[in-house]
Amino acid sequence: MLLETDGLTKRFGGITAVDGVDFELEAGELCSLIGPNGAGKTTFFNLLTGVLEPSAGAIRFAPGAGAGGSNAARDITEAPPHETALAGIHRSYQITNLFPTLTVLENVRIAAQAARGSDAWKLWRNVRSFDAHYEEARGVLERIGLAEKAQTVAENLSHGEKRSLEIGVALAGDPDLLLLDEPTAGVSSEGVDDVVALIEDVAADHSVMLIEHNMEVVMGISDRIAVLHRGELIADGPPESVRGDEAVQEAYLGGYGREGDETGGERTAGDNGGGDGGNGGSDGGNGGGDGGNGVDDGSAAATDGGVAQGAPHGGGGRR
Ligand SMILES: Nc1ncnc2c1ncn2[C@@H]1O[C@H](COP(=O)(O)OP(=O)(O)OP(=O)(O)O)[C@@H](O)[C@H]1O
Repeated sequence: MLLETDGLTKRFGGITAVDGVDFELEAGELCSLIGPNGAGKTTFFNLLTGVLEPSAGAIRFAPGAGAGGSNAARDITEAPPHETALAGIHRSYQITNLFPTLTVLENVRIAAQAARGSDAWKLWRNVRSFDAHYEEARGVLERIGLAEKAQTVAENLSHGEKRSLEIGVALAGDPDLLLLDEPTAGVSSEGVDDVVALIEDVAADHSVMLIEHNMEVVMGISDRIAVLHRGELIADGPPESVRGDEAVQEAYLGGYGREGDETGGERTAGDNGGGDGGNGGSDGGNGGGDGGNGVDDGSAAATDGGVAQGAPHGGGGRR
């Protein structure tokens, strides 16, 4: 078992955003987390990465265990973001987290440096480790298909390229688990194919959890799908069984994938699980038909978000 949550709960005042979730992820799996707006998906990621402290429950992580491996699980319930990142859980954000005025290469180089821990920040760091970070960053750029754009300033990338770069930033430091929060949001339909191909490539040698509203993407690439509704895990299984699950159909899919249904990638919104106001990290307000598109371009938010955090994995303060 790579990751395990036990009764994981997060309350915000009267709202229980994540409600007693028992969840397990095997090493090597690609598991999508789906559910209506406000279901608790981003909050779940925020708990796993230490951005939020749970109100109750526990999180255990066993990097390096491999399928059926025996590495002792570490309790990361109380771990802050920099510790979960060092433990091997990296994430990409719904709202972009790039340094917009730095080059593509620098964005990944800084992430590589941050991912190697505090030693890397020492002023007297030696030139060899500095070179190693560049070397790692170039390798990541090859992998995400942006090697040719290494010297391009990040804000000049296309939206789809930015989303790929965000995955590259999360890849730096070679995490065991990648959490991708709506990586296709706002990407044009041609661009979605590239992002999906990249996710599939990355999932070949990483464990991945994916928050995604585009059901065609979800059904096509997931080994497993977990469904949250009003903070509760209402289904968890392979795509075919989740697609046919009555409760999931009612809460979220609204007919998607049923025989004769021709809605393609468009999902029906389902209900709104208790509203999504006041959610610092979410783009909120996408209660309409296609939650995956047309909401955040994110580039405007990038400037301060990225720089203020000091490093892409820094994660800012806890709430
Ligand atoms: N920092 C916060 N303070 C107060 N309430 C919050 C906070 N973050 C999230 N919530 C609430 O918790 C619930 C779950 O929100 P969350 O963003 O996790 O949902 P989601 O499933 O990711 O939604 P979406 O698909 O719209 O991104 C919502 O009711 C939201 O308003």
